[in-house]
Amino acid sequence: MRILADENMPYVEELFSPFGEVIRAPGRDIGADMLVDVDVLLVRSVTKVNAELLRKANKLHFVGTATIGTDHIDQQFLSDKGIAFTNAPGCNAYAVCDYVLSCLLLIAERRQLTLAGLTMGVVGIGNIGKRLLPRLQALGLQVLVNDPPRAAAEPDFQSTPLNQLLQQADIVTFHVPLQRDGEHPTFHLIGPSQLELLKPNAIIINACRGEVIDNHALLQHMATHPQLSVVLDVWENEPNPNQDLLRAVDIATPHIAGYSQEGKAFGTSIVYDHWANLHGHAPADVQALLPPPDLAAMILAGAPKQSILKQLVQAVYDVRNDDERMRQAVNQAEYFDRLRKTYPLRRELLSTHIQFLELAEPVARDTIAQLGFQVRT
Ligand SMILES: NC(=O)C1=CN([C@@H]2O[C@H](COP(=O)(O)OP(=O)(O)OC[C@H]3O[C@@H](n4cnc5c(N)ncnc54)[C@H](O)[C@@H]3O)[C@@H](O)[C@H]2O)C=CC1
Ligand SMILES: O=C(O)C(=O)[C@H](O)COP(=O)(O)O
Repeated sequence: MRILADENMPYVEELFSPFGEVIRAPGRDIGADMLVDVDVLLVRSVTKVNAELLRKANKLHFVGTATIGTDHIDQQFLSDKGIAFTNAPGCNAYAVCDYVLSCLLLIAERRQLTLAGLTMGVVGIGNIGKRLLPRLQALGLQVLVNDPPRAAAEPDFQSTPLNQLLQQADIVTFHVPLQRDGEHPTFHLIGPSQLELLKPNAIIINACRGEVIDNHALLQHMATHPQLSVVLDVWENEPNPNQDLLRAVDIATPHIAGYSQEGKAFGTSIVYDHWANLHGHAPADVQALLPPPDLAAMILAGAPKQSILKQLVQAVYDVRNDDERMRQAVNQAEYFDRLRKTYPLRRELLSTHIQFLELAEPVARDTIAQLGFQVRT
């Protein structure tokens, strides 16, 4: 069996090589000729899997993407051809939550904001959005949620209309899939008229797909609303985002919100498990793939004030490093893909235990656990 895999997908040899030959290629270079005699194709978000790519595939029986998003995959075509497919739902959801927390606490510090009592709107309450809710509540934020597809399917789900959420929220974060058509499209969900609804000093975070926010309209809006704070992990026209926008935003990162070691291990293992299940093999032991974290534990003595929470979160994941790396590299050739390929090892908050001294308030334990750390009693 021949397994063609994106070179940036870790753990493929560990899991798939007992069953065949693993061939590696840069995701953007995977072309039709490479698919001849390939049985299994393993991709990330940069490879468009469609009729054009698969026109010479003569043996392909399985395609897996080690991502949550599926907008790069023509699933109808795969189904029509009888090619099994899976993505990796939820694989890096905790990593994206860590990213949002790190950004929020950083911007709050820069703007000297107390987060408790502010209102945060979460657009898209799927694997990421729903894990984010308790974390935001731990920071004392009032949360509004918007998810019309869930509201349509679940009678008890209360979805705040998008326009109302944009008007009322001090902070808005987006966690929707990119959908260009259908009943609930998200392409340019946020354009000029939606931007006008935002509070002038709002904070907006996009860590889902660049095309969900009209980048040109955002740049224009920022020119006349200098108090707006903007965090972008994803961009229109990746890997060549608009450089004026990149310089204008408060935090700029190269589509790495989900790039924790755990997220990558789960990405590959979820895909492997799907394939293994089809062929009667045992599932992967994902914990065995992960090395022990460098920062195994921290000790907390006092109350979990915002400044302390910021220190705890930044000790594990400090988004300033990713922002700095992007700004320093922006004039170099192919910087976007290189930053992603050479991304440093990053662990999730969940990999670190927090211990408490006797005098720590009992409520501290709940807050810290809700934020996503492991709590040691
Ligand atoms: N920046 C990064 O590194 C990463 C980005 N992502 C992106 O984040 C997206 C969301 O991830 P998950 O929460 O795991 O996906 P999910 O599929 O579990 O949840 C998405 C939610 O969005 C809702 N939704 C769909 N259309 C909507 C609309 N028009 N308005 C409001 N809500 C809508 C769905 O009903 C669903 O509840 C992924 O599709 C992917 O594109 C995911 C992981 C990492
Ligand atoms: O999971 C997703 O969806 C993502 O956006 C990925 O984390 C992005 O990573 P790559 O697949 O582009 O390496």
